[in-house]
Amino acid sequence: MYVNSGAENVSMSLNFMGRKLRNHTVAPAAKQRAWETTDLSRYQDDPVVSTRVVLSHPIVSSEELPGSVPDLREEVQWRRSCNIHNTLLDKDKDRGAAKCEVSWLREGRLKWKTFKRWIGVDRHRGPKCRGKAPNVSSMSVRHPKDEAPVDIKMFIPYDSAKLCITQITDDMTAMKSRHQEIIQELEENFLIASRENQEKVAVKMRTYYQNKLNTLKRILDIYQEKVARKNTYWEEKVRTIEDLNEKLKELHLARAEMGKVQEMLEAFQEKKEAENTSEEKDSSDSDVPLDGAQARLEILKDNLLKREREISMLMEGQEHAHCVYAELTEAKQQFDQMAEDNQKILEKIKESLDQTVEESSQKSHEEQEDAQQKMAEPQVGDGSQARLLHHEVKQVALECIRTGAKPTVTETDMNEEWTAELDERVRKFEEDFQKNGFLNSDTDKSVGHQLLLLQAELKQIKDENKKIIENYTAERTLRKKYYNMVEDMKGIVYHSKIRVFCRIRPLTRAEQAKRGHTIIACLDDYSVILETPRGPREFQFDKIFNPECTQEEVFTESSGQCAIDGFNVCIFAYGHTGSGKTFTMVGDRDRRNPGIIPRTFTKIFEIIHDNESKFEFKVSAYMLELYNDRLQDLFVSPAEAFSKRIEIKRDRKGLVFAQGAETKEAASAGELFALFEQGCANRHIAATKSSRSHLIIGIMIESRNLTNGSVSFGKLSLVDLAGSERASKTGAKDDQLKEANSINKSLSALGDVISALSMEQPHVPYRNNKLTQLMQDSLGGNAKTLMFLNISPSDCNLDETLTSLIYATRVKAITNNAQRNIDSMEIAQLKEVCTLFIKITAFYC
Ligand SMILES: Nc1ncnc2c1ncn2[C@@H]1O[C@H](COP(=O)(O)OP(=O)(O)OP(=O)(O)O)[C@@H](O)[C@H]1O
Repeated sequence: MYVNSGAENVSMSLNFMGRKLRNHTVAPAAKQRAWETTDLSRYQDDPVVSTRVVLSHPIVSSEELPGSVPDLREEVQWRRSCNIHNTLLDKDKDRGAAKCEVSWLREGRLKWKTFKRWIGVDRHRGPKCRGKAPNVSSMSVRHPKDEAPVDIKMFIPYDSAKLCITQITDDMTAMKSRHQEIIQELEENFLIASRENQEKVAVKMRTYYQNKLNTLKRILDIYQEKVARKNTYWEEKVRTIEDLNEKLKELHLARAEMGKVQEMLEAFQEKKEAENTSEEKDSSDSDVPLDGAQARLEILKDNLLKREREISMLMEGQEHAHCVYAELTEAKQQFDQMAEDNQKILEKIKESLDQTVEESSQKSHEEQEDAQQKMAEPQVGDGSQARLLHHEVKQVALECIRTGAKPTVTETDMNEEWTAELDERVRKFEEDFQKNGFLNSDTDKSVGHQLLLLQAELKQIKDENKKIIENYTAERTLRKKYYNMVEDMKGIVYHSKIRVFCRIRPLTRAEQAKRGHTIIACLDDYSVILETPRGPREFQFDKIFNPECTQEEVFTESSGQCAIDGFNVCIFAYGHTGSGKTFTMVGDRDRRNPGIIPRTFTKIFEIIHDNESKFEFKVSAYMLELYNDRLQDLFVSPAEAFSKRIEIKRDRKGLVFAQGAETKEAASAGELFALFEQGCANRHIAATKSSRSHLIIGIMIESRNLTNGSVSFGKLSLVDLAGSERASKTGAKDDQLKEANSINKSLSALGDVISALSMEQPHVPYRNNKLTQLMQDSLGGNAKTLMFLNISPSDCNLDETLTSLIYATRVKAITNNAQRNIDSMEIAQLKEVCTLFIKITAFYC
């Protein structure tokens, strides 16, 4: 008999176990194979094993697993003696099985020694004993101390053997169930392990691909960014080229115009020269270097002069047209008067005629007929009929003049005598008209013809006037455009005038409620006309923004690029209280229409972003307010600012800086805007939300060229001036009056500086006020300056508007000396070393 132990069961065949794991049940064929693959040679001596095949009774039970124990009870009954051979169990490998091996001994309360004594193992040990006791069972055991397995023959009495076999069977059943449990456990563990493995692999794969995806995304983003940048760059290029094209076209046009003028000049010259001798002509021709640049410049100058002359002629023509127009109005008034007088006379004549008719109606019918006949013939009779006819015609003529209708001349009027008389009257009328500009009482009889002439002349004059005005406006616009272009070009390298942009705000609700009406109108993009009690006054600026202009349009016109290019730029808003300075510079209160300041922040960082590959930038800012003649740092709390002393200084290049003021760096437009908001919160603002202090923001931009190492510094000053106001008008008292006085004082100091500069006086009183000291580098200094003149369109602010317009006209005349602030690489490095040295010294001292 062969008892398959649990250990062997485990090591028996992995194939077998795998199949079992997959199928959960073992097929009878497989079971059979398992039995057959067992090494039977080891058990040659075992009579049970050797005879197993010849047994008529089936010894393989219906149990499914290998290691299952066949029911031997029958066999025991049938074959009284049997030799039991137990496969040795490795205790280390399967302690459970070893326990099973001896458990039945313990359960039977038999000690090992007792058991051995009882079965007489010692006495029957050795090869001699083998097969000599057919009435005992043999059992292989392992001594606990033995290293190698030892086969021990145990002779068990039949009765005990039966008991033993039953016990072994039970143990084996328990073992089998234990095996099944282990297999199940193994199966489960295997499944869990494989699932965990799968999950781990899946997670690993997912992470790997996620990483790959992220990398690809990043690369894609970089590419997209590069493409966007390239696109913007090309768009910018295209725009620049388009602009250049436009300018080129304009220049072509200008050249064509110049050419025409030149032709005219040449024709004129030729005409003149024809009068001179041919020798003189030859010599003069040889003198003029027509091909040279100087000559072209001369021609250009001549042409410009010619244009100027033409314009002044046009202006004269316009003035003449105005005069004629005014005289015509006067003549019309006289016509009206005449028509009225004539009507009165007509009525009188009609009345007297009616009276005569009534009187004569009492006479006989014949007499009546005679009288009527007399009335129908003007050349006969008492003349009242003729007078009536004359006044009637005159009335018709006057009416025609008044309404502009064509007079209808009856056939009776058109006899020879009448025509001759008419011609005579026309001649006289023309004479009178040329002499006096209007008709006199003697000429009023030839009304039909006179009227026609007058109307034609009026129409002609009106057309001419319109044409002159149109030409004049077009010419002026063109001139201003060219002037601006020249100024733009000039501004890059040397002296440039301060640009003045005038912005007219819409009527406010308060002004509408006061029924204020608009007294200012834009003639074109460069001129405004103001209605004053002394008549209209025209002002010209570099650009006029009408009330409909948006913040975007206003910002587009102002320049922000220059500070990055290394120029100093100053943009300041000037105007009376409530004229729209803060709206232009900062925007409205709920930030829906941001003004120049926030837009400039965005623009600066856009430009920086576009040039990052070529330059390295550093942006820092300070923010000050000038309140009651005191400079206060807005980047610190009001309490701290009060104890701080800020002094205005100038560096070697004349650049103004505020010593003692906090300068903060910003890495993005958002950061800069946050700093600005923080500063605004610390400002002095009146209860009416009107700014009662001057706001000065300085943005310093340092750019280092990565290719050649040169460093350029630009400063952008953004100034929102406080509004001037008349204390008498606002009724300010106490603190408000003090504020107003301080504001007016500083603005008047600014006015003094402006007039000194515009009149090119040797001394400019910058030091009279802190405001002028702060703006010293922007007015007449090393800066490109842009002034926004804000005005109200309402008649309620006529005086303030007029004053502001005159003030701004003076500013327009100031010339600045804008220069680029560039340091070479060596100077920049030297400066860096100096700064480092100062820092180190400060650290060790
Ligand atoms: N162009 C404009 N379009 C619409 N509203 C405007 C415009 N300009 C100014 N306003 C409005 O007019 C009012 C006065 O403008 P703002 O406060 O800017 O004037 P200010 O000159 O700065 O006055 P102050 O000197 O008293 O501070 C505000 O309500 C503003 O919203």
